Amino acid sequence: MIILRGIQTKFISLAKRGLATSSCLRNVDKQIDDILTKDSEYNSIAESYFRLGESHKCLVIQPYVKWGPKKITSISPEEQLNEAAALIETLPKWSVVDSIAIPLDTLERKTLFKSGSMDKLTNLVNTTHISAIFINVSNLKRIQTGLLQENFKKPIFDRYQIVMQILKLHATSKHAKLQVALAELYYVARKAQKSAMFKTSNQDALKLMFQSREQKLKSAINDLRSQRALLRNKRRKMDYPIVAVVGYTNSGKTSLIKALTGDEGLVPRNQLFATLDVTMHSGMLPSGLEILYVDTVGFISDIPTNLIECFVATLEDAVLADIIVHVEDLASSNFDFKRAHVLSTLKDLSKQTDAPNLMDKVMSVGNKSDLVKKVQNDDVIAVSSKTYTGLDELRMKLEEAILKATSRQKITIKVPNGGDELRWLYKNSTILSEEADSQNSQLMGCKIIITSTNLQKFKHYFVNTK
Ligand SMILES: Nc1nc2c(ncn2[C@@H]2O[C@H](COP(=O)(O)OP(=O)(O)OP(=O)(O)O)[C@@H](O)[C@H]2O)c(=O)[nH]1
Ligand SMILES: [Mg+2]
Repeated sequence: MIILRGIQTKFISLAKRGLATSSCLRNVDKQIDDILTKDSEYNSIAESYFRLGESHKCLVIQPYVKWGPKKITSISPEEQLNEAAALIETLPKWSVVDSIAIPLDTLERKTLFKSGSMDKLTNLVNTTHISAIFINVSNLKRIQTGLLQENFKKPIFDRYQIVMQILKLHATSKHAKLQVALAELYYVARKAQKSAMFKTSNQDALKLMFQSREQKLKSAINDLRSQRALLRNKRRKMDYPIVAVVGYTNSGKTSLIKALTGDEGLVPRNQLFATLDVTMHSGMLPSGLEILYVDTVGFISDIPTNLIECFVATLEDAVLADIIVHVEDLASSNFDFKRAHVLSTLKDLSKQTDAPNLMDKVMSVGNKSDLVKKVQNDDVIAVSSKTYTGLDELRMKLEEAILKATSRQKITIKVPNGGDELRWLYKNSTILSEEADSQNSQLMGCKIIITSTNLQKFKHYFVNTK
C-alpha cells in the first residue's frame, strides 16, 4: 500500500487533494483479510515451514564453493556470515551462538557437506548450546534439509525461510502482506508437493487449493496495482516531482528521508527489511519547490527470484520516479558488492518494466559519512542522516537534477499586480519571490519555477490572446 506521510499540515492538504489511499482501498480490504486469515487448510500447512513464534539459538553455517565457475569472488565467506548473522538478529528472540564457513566443491551434494566437514560440524553442534542451524544458501533441496536434520537432530533453516519470516513479521500494509503471502505460497507449494504428506493425501485437492490461493492473491495484488496506477496518475496531474529512494537493506533510506523531510512518522531501525511498504513523504528543495520522496523496500543479494518478483510491484513507483536516489552505506565493509547488486537489480528492473532510461535517473548518495574517516568514493554525494552533514548539498544537486528531468525552469516574469495572471501562477507554478517592479508599480516581478507545459499554457492564456 502507498502511505503518504509528511509534515502533518502537508499531509492533510495532500490527503484532501486525493493523494492518500485509504478510502480508495477500503473496498478491497475485506476480500484481502479473508484471503490472508481465513484459509485455514493452507495456513496449517504453511505453519509447519515457518516458525514465527519460536525462539532459537542458532549456529550459522556459510557453505562456499572453493574453486571453479560457481565460486563467488565478489564477497568473502566471512562477509556473507556477517550478513547471515544480521538476518538472524533481526528476528526477535533469535540469536547467533556461533558461526562457521565451510568450503565445498559443489552445493549439489545430498548431504551438502563431505564426510570430513560433516564430522567437524557434528562435533560443533554437539558441543555448542544451540537449538537450530541456519545454512546461509538461498534454497536447500528437500533431501538436503532432511538428511542434515537427521544428522544434526536440530531444525535446519535456509535463507528463503529466514527472509520469509522477517518479511512476514515486518509486513504491515495489505499490499506488503499480499506480496509476502504470494512469495510464501510458492515456497510452501513446492515443498509440500515433494513431501510425504503430498504423496499420501489427496494430491489433486491439494494442488487445486494451492492454485486457487495463488489466483486469489494475484487478483488482489492486481486490484491494488490498479489503485496505485490511479494514484500515480493523480500525482502526475498534480505535478509533484518524485524522488524514489532505493538501496541495499539497512543502508539508511528511511533515515535519509526522515532527515530531509523532518517526518517524525518515519522510524528507522537497525534491522534488515525494516521497510516493506512504499511510502510517500513530502519535502522541500532549496528554492521552495515541493517534492515527494518515495521510501522503498531494501535490496538483498541471493534471494530466490520469485521472492524478488513479488517485490518488483512495490518498485513500480521507483521506476516511474523523476530521480532515483541510490543510498549506499559508506561504512559497509562490502560496499562494492552491495553497489553491484543494487545496480544490477535496477538494470533488470529497467528491462522488465520497459524503462530504458532508468539508469540515467540514478544519483548515488553515500550515507553514514559520520562513521568513516575519509570518503573514498568520489562518485557519491556524501551525507550523514545522523549528523545532517551534506544534506544541503544533496538538496541543491537534487534540485538541479529535478529541474532538468521534469523540464522545469526558473524564470522571472512580470505580471499585473493582483491580476488573473498572478493567481494562475500561484496555482500552477512555484513562486520563489515577488516584488513590485521599480519602473511600473502596476507590475510585479515574479521569480518562478514552472514546467514547460505550464509555461506554454501561461503564454497561451495570457500572452497570445492579448
Ligand atoms: N551512524 C549512522 N547511522 C545511520 C545513518 N543513517 C542510518 N543509520 C542507521 O542505520 C540503520 C538502518 O537505517 P534505516 O534508515 O532503517 O535503513 P533502511 O535502508 O531504510 O533499511 P530497510 O528499510 O531495512 O531496508 C538504523 O539503525 C539507523 O539509525 C547515518 O547517517 N549514520
Ligand atoms: Mg527503511
